[in-house]
Amino acid sequence: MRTDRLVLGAFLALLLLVPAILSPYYVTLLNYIGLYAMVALGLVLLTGVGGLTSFGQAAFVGLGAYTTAALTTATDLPGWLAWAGTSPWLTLAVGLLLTALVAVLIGSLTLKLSGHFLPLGTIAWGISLYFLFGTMESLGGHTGISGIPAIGLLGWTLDEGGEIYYLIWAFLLVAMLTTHNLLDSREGRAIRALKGGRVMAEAMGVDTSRSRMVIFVIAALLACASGWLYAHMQRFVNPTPFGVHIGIEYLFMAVVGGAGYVWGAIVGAGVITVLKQWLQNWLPSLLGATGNFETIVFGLLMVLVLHRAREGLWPILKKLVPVRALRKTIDPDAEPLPRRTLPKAGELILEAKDVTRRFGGLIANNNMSLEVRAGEILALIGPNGAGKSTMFNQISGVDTPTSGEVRFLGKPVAGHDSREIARMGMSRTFQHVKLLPTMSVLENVAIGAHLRSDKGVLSSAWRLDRAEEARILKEAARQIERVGLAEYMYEEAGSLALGQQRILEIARALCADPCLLLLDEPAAGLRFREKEALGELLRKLRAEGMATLIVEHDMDFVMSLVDRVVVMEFGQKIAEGLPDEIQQNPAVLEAYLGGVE
Ligand SMILES: Nc1ncnc2c1ncn2[C@@H]1O[C@H](COP(=O)(O)OP(=O)(O)OP(=O)(O)O)[C@@H](O)[C@H]1O
Repeated sequence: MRTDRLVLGAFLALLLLVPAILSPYYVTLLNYIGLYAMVALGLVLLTGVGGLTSFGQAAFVGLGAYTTAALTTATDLPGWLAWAGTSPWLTLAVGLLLTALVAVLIGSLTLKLSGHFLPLGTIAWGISLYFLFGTMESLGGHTGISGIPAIGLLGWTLDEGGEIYYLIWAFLLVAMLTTHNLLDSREGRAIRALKGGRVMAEAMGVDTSRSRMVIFVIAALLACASGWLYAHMQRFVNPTPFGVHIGIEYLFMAVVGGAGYVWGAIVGAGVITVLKQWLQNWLPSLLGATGNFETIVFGLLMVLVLHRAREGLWPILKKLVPVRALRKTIDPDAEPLPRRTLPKAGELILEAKDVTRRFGGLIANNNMSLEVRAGEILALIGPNGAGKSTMFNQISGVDTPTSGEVRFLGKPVAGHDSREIARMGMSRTFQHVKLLPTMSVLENVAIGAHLRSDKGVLSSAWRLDRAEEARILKEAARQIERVGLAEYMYEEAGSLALGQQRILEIARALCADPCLLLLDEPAAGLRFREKEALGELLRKLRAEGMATLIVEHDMDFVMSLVDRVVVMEFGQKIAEGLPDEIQQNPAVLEAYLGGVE
């Protein structure tokens, strides 16, 4: 048996035995750790992986707790709602539904915010919900609600710490398993691209706003489930545990444990809960005075951890546990992904007509026109600052021309976002490479196939996407082999040399099965042999009917490869023609060499 399975088995066996071997005090402590870890797990997804900082999770815990408290203790529920108060399991369903609705509402208002505005937004709604719990008379005001019944399960009443313990940890383990599965999927790659890779992900067809909303709702649902369990464990709720200061503590747990790791949630919740408890017990006797000293020491310890272990404690602990990272396997029998039929050679694919782009007084593109046909490689060249990248942005829908029009496959590009354009069959690389550096080469390339597959969050969480995932990985591996990076398939993308990272971007673009490739300086940083191999690949793609538009500074590479060349200077087209003609063109020589004798 593999060591990691043994370690996991030992951990689960230990969890199972806890109520039998530990005193009720420690069981209660573990109950709290389980409840907190569930909220911290949501923050791992939201903050650690997705890069969205929230201080407001405690409010969602409160929503779960108050929903069940109010419904299960009410004596005068209206007829249409009376069914909900009959069992805590029904109130869980109501709480989750309500939380999802509130999260979608709050998310649509706050997730558009960026930078420090988003955390501030979460504080704002965190405070609002907290005061709502305390202000509503029907929720017991600041006194709260007591007399909440225990949860019944298969004939048992879970009214003791040692009993609800199993339910709490079962919830947590299922949440960890499904979160782990989700992150290891098509949806998960989209989520992992949110932090630092949004432009790239959108260009690959990922709806990043939807992905942000997905993790926001999941994190809220996990917090709600934790609140539901809390209410039935305590059998009493009041607003105190749902304030913003507890929201900050949840964030600490995720960060201290390791905000980018599923196991970080347990580690963070465990360390902070135990530490607080110890400090509370020991400090008064150590200092000979009572007071909230633990909060001060706790704050200092946090600063220390943030200085010394930015990634949190889990990566450090992981080194001590004999667990090796699992390598993804490529299933050679997986069915190939469907492919689009490429237009016939010579067919007009891309047409830019009189494109002008002004930035204030600066005209970066001035009446630029060009055409690319199927089975053709067109180079767009020009000195630095000529306006090539700006033109690329107009073509790929990243930017909109001030005047003029770009048509792709006969349809105007303006008004469509990068995602729709990607879906139409345009795929690009970036002048400044945009990769997810800690993800493997294989997974980076697999993002390219996002639009060629459709399994969603639930299928991913419950592993119903494995057949499709195998097809995606097989396609990604095929493209990696095609561009000559097979030996680096399982390396972290960030560890590759810059030239190889550019080639990786081409594999990712090809994984989208495009009919038009836009390559921004693909040969920059490549060695001679690598350039030769790239040239060969592009020639092969051309023979298959691919249309390619390439911006490149390496003239030897360009002139020996492309069919036609468009030359720009100061935002305008100064020449267009066959490579041989362009090399003799006096205007081009003037632009590049500053004049001919
Ligand atoms: N968003 C922007 N706002 C203002 N000016 C811009 C913007 N983007 C580009 N420019 C300006 O437009 C001009 C053309 O820039 P662009 O990056 O398109 O040139 P380029 O030919 O791609 O150059 P290089 O080969 O160095 O990448 C430059 O003067 C640049 O400063």
